[in-house]
Amino acid sequence: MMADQPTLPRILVLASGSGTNFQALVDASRERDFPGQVVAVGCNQPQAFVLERAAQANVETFVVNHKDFSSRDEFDAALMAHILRYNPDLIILAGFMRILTTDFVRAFRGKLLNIHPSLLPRYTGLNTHQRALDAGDSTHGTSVHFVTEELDGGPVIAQAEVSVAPDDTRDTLAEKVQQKEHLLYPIVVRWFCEGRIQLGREQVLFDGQTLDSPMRLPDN
Ligand SMILES: Nc1nc2c(c(=O)[nH]1)N[C@@H](CN(C=O)c1ccc(C(=O)N[C@@H](CCC(=O)O)C(=O)O)cc1)CN2
Ligand SMILES: NCC(=O)N[C@@H]1O[C@H](COP(=O)([O-])[O-])[C@@H](O)[C@H]1O
Repeated sequence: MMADQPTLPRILVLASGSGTNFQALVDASRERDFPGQVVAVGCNQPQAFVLERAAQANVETFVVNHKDFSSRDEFDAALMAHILRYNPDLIILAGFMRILTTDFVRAFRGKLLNIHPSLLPRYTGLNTHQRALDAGDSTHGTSVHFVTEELDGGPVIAQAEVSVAPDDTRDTLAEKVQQKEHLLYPIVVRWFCEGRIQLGREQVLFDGQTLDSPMRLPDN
């Protein structure tokens, strides 16, 4: 396990699946000047590959299987208890596939981020790539937003866009989007750890100024 660095902001990741966004973040956090440290990964799926990625990266893990609980409230309370043990400054949802309760979201308001695979407010919820294809969209992308009670409705901090090709499938589009996610999320997490991003009443504050629209990752 990495030596705890008491001065750096503590980042806890919640994930449910493959963990490529976790991998991008932990790789970025190992760069010399990264202003945060990934202290743990929490997961609701005991067999998720993100747990293997975390073990390889010497990052502590915990599993809270939602199937072990009879209600969403009980699951969230157990998840919260594990999270609080790590005293995080920032909680990152990275493919975390459970809708969180109002109590949970309010407990961590302003330090709970999510990456969502669409250009919000388009396509909240699931199956976003297929929905973009079915709609004939020429552009698609990914959004990093503060998590609020409203599912995928929190203030959007930054977005990255991809073009949709005529021969794109759900899988090829997902791959394009994920390549952008792996660049975008570490940038936003860096900004948060540097204190440049806050959640205002309803909007994002960036360097103390209200963001009128999400920041866009440059195309390149
Ligand atoms: N209160 C909030 N909870 C969550 C948010 C949020 O903005 N507010 N973001 C999601 C992440 N997400 C999309 O980005 C998302 C995750 C899961 C679901 C969903 O319908 N989950 C189902 C189970 C689906 C499954 O197990 O495959 C459920 O929880 O019943 C929608 C959107 C994370 N939580
Ligand atoms: N609604 C939430 C959602 O669909 N999130 C998406 O799950 C993937 C997780 O990939 P990863 O496990 O490889 O990071 C990411 O593409 C993320 O945008």
